[in-house]
Amino acid sequence: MSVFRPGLFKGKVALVTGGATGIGRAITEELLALECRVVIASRKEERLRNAVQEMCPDSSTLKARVCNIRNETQVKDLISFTVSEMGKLDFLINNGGGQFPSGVSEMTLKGWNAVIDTNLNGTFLMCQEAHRQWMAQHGGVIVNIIADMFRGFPLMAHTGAARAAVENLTKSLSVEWAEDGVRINAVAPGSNIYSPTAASNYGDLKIFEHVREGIPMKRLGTPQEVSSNVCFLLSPGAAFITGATFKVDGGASLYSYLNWKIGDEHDQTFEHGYPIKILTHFDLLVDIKNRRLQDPLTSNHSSSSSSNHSSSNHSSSSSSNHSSSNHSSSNHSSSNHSNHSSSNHSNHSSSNHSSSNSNHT
Ligand SMILES: CCC/C=C/C(=O)SCCNC(=O)CCNC(=O)[C@H](O)C(C)(C)COP(=O)([O-])OP(=O)([O-])OC[C@H]1O[C@@H](n2cnc3c(N)ncnc32)[C@H](O)[C@@H]1OP(=O)([O-])[O-]
Ligand SMILES: NC(=O)C1=CN([C@@H]2O[C@H](COP(=O)(O)OP(=O)(O)OC[C@H]3O[C@@H](n4cnc5c(N)ncnc54)[C@H](OP(=O)(O)O)[C@@H]3O)[C@@H](O)[C@H]2O)C=CC1
Repeated sequence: MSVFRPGLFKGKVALVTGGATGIGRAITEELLALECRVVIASRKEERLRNAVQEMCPDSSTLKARVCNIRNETQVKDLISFTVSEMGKLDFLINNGGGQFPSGVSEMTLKGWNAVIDTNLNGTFLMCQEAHRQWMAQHGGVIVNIIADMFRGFPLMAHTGAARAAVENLTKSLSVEWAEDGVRINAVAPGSNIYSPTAASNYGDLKIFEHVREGIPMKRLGTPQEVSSNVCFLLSPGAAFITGATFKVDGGASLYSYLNWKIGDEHDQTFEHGYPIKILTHFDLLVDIKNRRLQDPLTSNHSSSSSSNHSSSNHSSSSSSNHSSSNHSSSNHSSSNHSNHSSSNHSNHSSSNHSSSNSNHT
């Protein structure tokens, strides 16, 4: 299904990384509906096989190739596979990527590198190889999927840095490769595009519900709404657009609530230089130790997951009508800065995080 005219991409060939799931899957489905031939690529062979089986059982217009975009050899193989199997490469959609939630203080260098390597280096390798093997001679269109990192990305600083770098890379390449007939743009989904695979990466299928509050449109976005934006950028309708970033986020990047919630008394809530009363926009506890997000609506704050990181004082919140407020000292203070927690910070009871200054004297 597509809002664009049938046959719009007839005769074209696209390569979609991460094309078996979520946003990449929606892009692949729309491209196929518009009569584009498509190659999908990612790390998990079974995912790819199932996706081909579901979208194009005879694999006449859809092929798959295992590729970890962090691996230069596999990227070279993927591009040459695409050109030899499909005869050309008109469109490259760098969609494959991701990250894990973590405060910077808890992040290992290996974890940081994994996310930078995936999202920045992987995109660099894919662009470079597509250009070397095909687009330098024949032109083409590239779309890089990034993220809503425009005001920083607390708890996802690694991906924020990587995606900001990809946005800048997109600008550089739009100029470097303009004379080759290559257009390249970025699409930034808000942190609010639900798919089961995206949610399962966080171990909580409801995680996207928690961000709804920060979206002016008060609903989640769909992978299809990202896809139609990508298809527009691939189309002749975008023939004069290059080096641009399109946000698909329901206005969330403009709405300050989505970022950190900080109590009005925040300038009084620092102890030893550390903020002690900050809530992330996920409204979730990050259980750094166990590497999973914990849903405050369904979990016991004073459970073992937080007890390793903080004093038990944080479990004594008393708010009743705003469950997330129970965690106003939550991930950032409880896990990141356990050494700085003290009894001064108990009884965080305000639902709007602006009252009870007296707790923080
Ligand atoms: C609602 C929000 C908005 C949604 C946005 C989206 O993007 S939705 C789409 C979301 N979809 C996706 O994000 C899908 C793709 N994402 C991924 O595959 C992973 O997130 C990846 C990019 C980290 C690669 O992971 P990989 O396993 O291939 O990498 P690797 O084995 O090479 O090294 C890993 C190292 O990284 C670290 N580390 C890893 N995980 C955690 C963690 N949970 N906790 C802490 N640390 C973690 C750790 O140091 C580990 O080394 P160790 O200690 O094990 O020796
Ligand atoms: N959903 C959202 O709200 C947002 C999503 N995004 C970004 O959009 C893109 C698509 O995410 P989404 O569809 O939501 O979530 P998914 O988790 O469903 O998609 C991620 C895809 O990337 C692939 N992938 C991950 N790492 C690699 C790798 N090293 N090499 C090749 N492929 C890889 C995965 O396949 P496999 O595991 O088989 O490798 C998977 O198909 C990602 O870059 C994501 O970070 C950005 C902002 C918000």
